[in-house]
Amino acid sequence: MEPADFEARAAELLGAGAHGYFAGGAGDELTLRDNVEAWRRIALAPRVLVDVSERDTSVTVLGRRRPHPFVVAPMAYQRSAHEDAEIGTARAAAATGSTFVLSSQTSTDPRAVAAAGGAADRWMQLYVFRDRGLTDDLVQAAREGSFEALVITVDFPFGGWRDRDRRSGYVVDHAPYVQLSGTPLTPAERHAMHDPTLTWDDIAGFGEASGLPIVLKGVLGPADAERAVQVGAAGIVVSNHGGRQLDTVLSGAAALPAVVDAVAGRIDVLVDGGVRRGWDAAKALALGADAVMVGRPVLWGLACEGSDGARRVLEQLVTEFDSTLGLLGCPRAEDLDASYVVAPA
Ligand SMILES: Cc1cc2nc3c(=O)[nH]c(=O)nc-3n(C[C@H](O)[C@H](O)[C@H](O)COP(=O)(O)O)c2cc1C
Ligand SMILES: CC(C)CC(=O)C(=O)O
Repeated sequence: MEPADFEARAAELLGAGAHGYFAGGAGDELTLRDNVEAWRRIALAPRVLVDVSERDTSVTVLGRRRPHPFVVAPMAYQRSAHEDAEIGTARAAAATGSTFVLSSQTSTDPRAVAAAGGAADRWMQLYVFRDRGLTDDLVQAAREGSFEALVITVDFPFGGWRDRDRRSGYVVDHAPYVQLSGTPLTPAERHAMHDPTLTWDDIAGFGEASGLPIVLKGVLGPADAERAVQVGAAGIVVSNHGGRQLDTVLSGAAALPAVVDAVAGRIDVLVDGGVRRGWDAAKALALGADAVMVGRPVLWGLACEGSDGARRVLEQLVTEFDSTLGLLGCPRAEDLDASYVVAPA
């Protein structure tokens, strides 16, 4: 099976509830679809007669050189996709030089994920729960497991209006690491764990308590990007949470240029949502992103072939990205700039 076939095959393999949870978005799923379409609408503008015999796909994010710009997005409950779960995804990331972000709603103990990932780059995604004890435990696990950064997700005061989950009533089929009670959680219970009182005033405290750089995930506008700089974040992820929170919000691709302008190089900018091909990542870097997160494609690989499937998805993205640099006449990823893309009028 080719990685391109994983999405359709995963739909057959997974139960309707789990598949709807993984694949679905908020409302009419307009943003979910637009996330993919927005990258496709941006045209690449190549240069010719450039020596592209050697290419350099590496980028620098949070002060560290990384072999390519692909970061595995935090995704909850990976055991519902495959028994390899987060350890499988973390190994796939490690094997491909991808930075791995572990969800707060991990199915696997973060310390076990860290042990499996060895020296590979990993970040911990942090949901701030009403139960601050749970939140503190995740921060502690991040420190013990040599996680390099805390990715605080800021677009989830509570869960979005997700029709697929409401219809299916999908109850996660295993106990995630931070489960509040002994019984599986319904969508409403899962979403009620989050602390909706979280504000900008709370962010710096997490940096101080953890001693780790903070990345804020879920920023979509320049004013919030400026605030992220002011509260001391080391980076932001321009993201609409994979179209899962508020339907009809703008795509990461559309939001990126204004955020990059506002940040003006002071902190790192990542983007996610709908990145499906290596050339999508090249477009993101051309528009000023330092790296991209990839979500569902990795899950489909995991669902179909476990850790090997997730690794094959990442390998293909890296290969496509490398080939894009060559065919674009821009052999160094860090030289990508707006002259290599034409945005829709
Ligand atoms: C099944 C699923 C679970 C997710 N769980 C989390 C999560 O626990 N924390 C988080 O910050 N984002 C979560 N996200 C959002 C992703 O990190 C990411 O922003 C999004 O999936 C990127 O879009 P893409 O799937 O189109 O690549 C989840 C996304 C999916 C599809
Ligand atoms: C359990 C959820 C809070 C995980 C999530 O972020 C999502 O489903 O989008």
